[in-house]
Amino acid sequence: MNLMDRFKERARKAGKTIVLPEGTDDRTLKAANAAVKEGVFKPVVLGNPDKISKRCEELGIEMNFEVLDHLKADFFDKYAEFYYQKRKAKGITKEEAEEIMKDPLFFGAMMVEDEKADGSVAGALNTTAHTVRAALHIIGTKPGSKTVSSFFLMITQNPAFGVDGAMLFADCAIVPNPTAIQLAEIAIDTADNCKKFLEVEPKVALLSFSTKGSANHPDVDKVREALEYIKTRRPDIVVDGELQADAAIVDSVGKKKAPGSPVAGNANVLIFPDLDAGNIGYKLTQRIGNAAAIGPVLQGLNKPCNDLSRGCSWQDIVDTGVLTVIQTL
Ligand SMILES: CC(C)(COP(=O)(O)OP(=O)(O)OC[C@H]1O[C@@H](n2cnc3c(N)ncnc32)[C@H](O)[C@@H]1OP(=O)(O)O)[C@@H](O)C(=O)NCCC(=O)NCCS
Ligand SMILES: CC(=O)OP(=O)(O)O
Repeated sequence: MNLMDRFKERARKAGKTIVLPEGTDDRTLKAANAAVKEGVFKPVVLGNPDKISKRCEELGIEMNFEVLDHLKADFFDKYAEFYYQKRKAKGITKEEAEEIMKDPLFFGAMMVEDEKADGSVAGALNTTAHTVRAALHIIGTKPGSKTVSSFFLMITQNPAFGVDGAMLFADCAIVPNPTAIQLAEIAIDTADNCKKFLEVEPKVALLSFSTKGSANHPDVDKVREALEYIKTRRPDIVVDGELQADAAIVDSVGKKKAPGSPVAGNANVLIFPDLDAGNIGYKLTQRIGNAAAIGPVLQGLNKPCNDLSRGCSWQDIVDTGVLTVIQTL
C-alpha cells in the first residue's frame, strides 16, 4: 500500500468533517464527490445548493455531499458577531464584520473554530494570502507558537530520497523572509509533522547556498543562528545546517561536504531559508521532477485550516483533505 493509500485508510476510520468553502469551483465539487465515494471524509461545500446541483449535473457527477448556503445559515449572525468581537480592536465595524463573514473562506474558518467542521481546505480559487488571512484572523496560533507556516508533503519518484521518496519541504507558502527564530520554529513544527505523517524520526536539513562554512554571508549566518536556537529549544530533534541541497539529500555529496553530519545525505525534512527558495524549490520538484506536492498544509495554527495551490487538481483537493484529517488525529 502506498503512502497516500495508508493516509486514506486512517482517514476513513476517523470519519471527520471537512468544509470546502469554494463551491463555485468545479474541482472542489469533483473532490467532494470523490471524498464521499472513497469514504475518506464528510465534505460540507459552501454555496448555493440549486447552482451547485445544476453544475454537478453538467459535470456528470452526483451531488452526494452536503451543501450549506452560508449566507442563509442560522448561525451567520453569531459568526459575524464573533468576528466583530475578535477584530474590533483592529478597527473593524459590525457592518464590515458582516461583509467579511459573507466571504466563504472566513465562514469556513469560523465553522472550524465553532467545531462544526474538523478542518477546512480552500485555495483552489483564492490566493494563499487570502486563505491564510482567514485562518490567522479566526483560528489564530496554537498555544506556545508565534509562527504560522506550512509544509508540502512531496512524494518524489525516487525511493532513495526520504521515506520511499516522501519528504517534507518547508516553508514554501507563508513566511516571506523568516527571521532566524521564525526559521527555527518552521523547522521544529515541520520535524513534528514528519513524525506525525511519515511516522519516522525526522532528519532536518537547514538549507543554504553554503555547506558548513563554505561561504560567508548574513543569509548564511541566519541559518546558523536558527540551528543554534533549535538545538537549545529542542535537543531531541536531529538537525544540521547550513547544508546545500545536494549535501542534504545525496549520500556521497553529504559525506564529502559535511563529513560526520547526522543529517547530510539522508535528510527527510528540507527547510528552505526563505519563501523565494521554498516556493520555487517545491514547484520545480513538482513540475520537472514529477513529484506529487500535497499542501501547503498549515502548521502553527490552533486548528487545521489548509491551503491549496490554484494550479491544483481535484485529486490534490481530496489528498489535502485527507492530510487535514490526519492533522486532527
Ligand atoms: C500570510 C500573510 C498573508 C500574512 O499577511 P499580513 O499582512 O501580516 O496579514 P494580516 O495583517 O491580516 O495578519 C493578521 C495577523 O496575523 C499575524 N501574522 C501574520 N503572519 C503571521 C504568521 N506567519 N504567523 C503568525 N502570525 C502572523 C499578523 O501580525 C496579524 O496580527 P494582528 O491581527 O495581531 O495584527 C503574508 O505573510 C503573505 O502574503 N505571505 C505570502 C503568501 C504567498 O503569497 N505565498 C506564495 C504562494 S503560496
Ligand atoms: C502554494 C502556492 O504556490 O500557491 P499558488 O500556486 O496558488 O500561488
